[in-house]
Amino acid sequence: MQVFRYSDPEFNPYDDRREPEVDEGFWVAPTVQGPVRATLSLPGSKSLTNRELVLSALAEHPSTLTAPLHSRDSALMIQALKDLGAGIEEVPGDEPFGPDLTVTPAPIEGGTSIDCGLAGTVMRFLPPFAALAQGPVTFDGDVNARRRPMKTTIESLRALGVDVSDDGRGTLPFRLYGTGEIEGGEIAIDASASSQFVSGLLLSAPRFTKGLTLRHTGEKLPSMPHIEMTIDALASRGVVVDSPEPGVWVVPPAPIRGRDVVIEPDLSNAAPFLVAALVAGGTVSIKHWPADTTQVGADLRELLPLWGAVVTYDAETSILTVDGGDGLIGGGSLPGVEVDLSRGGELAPALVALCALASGPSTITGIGHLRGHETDRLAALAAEINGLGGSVTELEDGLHLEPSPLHAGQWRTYEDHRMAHAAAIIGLAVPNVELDDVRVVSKTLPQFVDLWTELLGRKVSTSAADVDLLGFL
Ligand SMILES: O=C(O)C1=C[C@@H](OP(=O)(O)O)[C@@H](O)[C@H](O)C1
Ligand SMILES: C=C(OP(=O)(O)O)C(=O)O
Repeated sequence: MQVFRYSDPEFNPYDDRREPEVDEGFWVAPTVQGPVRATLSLPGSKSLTNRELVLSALAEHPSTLTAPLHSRDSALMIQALKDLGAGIEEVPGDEPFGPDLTVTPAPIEGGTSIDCGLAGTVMRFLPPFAALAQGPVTFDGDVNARRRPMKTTIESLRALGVDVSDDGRGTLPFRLYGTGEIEGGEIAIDASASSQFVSGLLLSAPRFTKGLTLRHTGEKLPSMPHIEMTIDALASRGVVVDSPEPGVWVVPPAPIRGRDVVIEPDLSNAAPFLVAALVAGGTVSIKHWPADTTQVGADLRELLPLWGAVVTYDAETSILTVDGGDGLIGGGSLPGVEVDLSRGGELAPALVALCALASGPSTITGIGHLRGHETDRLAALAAEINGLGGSVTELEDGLHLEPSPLHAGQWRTYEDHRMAHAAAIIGLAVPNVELDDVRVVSKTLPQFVDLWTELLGRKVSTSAADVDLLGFL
């Protein structure tokens, strides 16, 4: 067991001269020889866990989170909320992936520094929260985090009357100076680079003296289901957000209720496992799949049939099953597809991996904003798939893939958990896909390698991905 930190200041994922790191994070993705038949449980949703943590810390009374995610992103959120004054304790629960959490709200304290790591939810959800404190709060994060767009957060705080000092680049780091209250009212923002700018403001807005009327002015707005998730989470705590027209949200000043909530499994992290059924053939089932959810991973039920999967849901047992038929390995082929993934950009890396194995051309659009994710995902996917012999072209708003036989090779993960998932999918069919650092999976799914091994029906072994998260807590 070793502690891994993403803080090497010399690390430059865009530097082609960098030698692959053959260290404990090195992982050769396993190939699959025949059909799989797996039924898996997955840890809690990152998006739900981090929203419920924030709302619990803003609430009037304590809350309990059952089956929350325990990963780097949730650990960063927990630490940040503690630094801002909240009480958060682990309590024993019945869940296989870690303890439950109790959150005891407290007056929000300034005079601290927040480490956002690489977590979009921390860097976009917490500045409006921290601005409710009295005193300065500094926000910073990983090297890759300093590339992620933050201009809209900074500008929206200023529009709310909060003093913010930054270097004008519209990125981390920056410092805000809270005065103990935010009056609120009406502001307009451009959230075309990330839905998280909207969610971050909506979450804290019930605590603004006059609430908030938020208008999105940009041409497009990605990840709408994540905004709906925010609105739904607020509604469950007694705050009714009105949307009188698309792109406008009205949040009243209102008490936020404490709540005991069971966190759903992460359906976006289900993507690589479900996609594997199409490559290997056979069936992959996920337990505890919610019948009704705001998670965009639910879109996989409509998306995977585009590649020929048969998806069934058993409402009695809450098990979702993807049947990949013979699969690519069993002699089948995968069609090329044309699909707009603007609703669910976080599903794109797994689905692009599938397209790289297809026998027809594919075009994935609506994902230009992925350039501002953990890494520039369009550049990273194109570079790594092409490095294996693929034919991927970057479009302004997505990727185009032509069929091309893939071969063994190195795959850089760029600190991006979903780049590791994509490599694992391709590696099912292409021998010797070598990841430089699979430990990046700890961002949202530290158990990825073990679950992948379970998927393939092999003995589960502790491995490079057995990351000691205590280092983050
Ligand atoms: O609010 C959230 O929990 C998220 C919103 C989305 O962000 P973008 O709108 O920036 O894509 C998504 O991609 C991210 O993984 C999680
Ligand atoms: C974009 C993602 O993460 P974040 O919450 O850091 O934006 C993601 O998980 O795909």
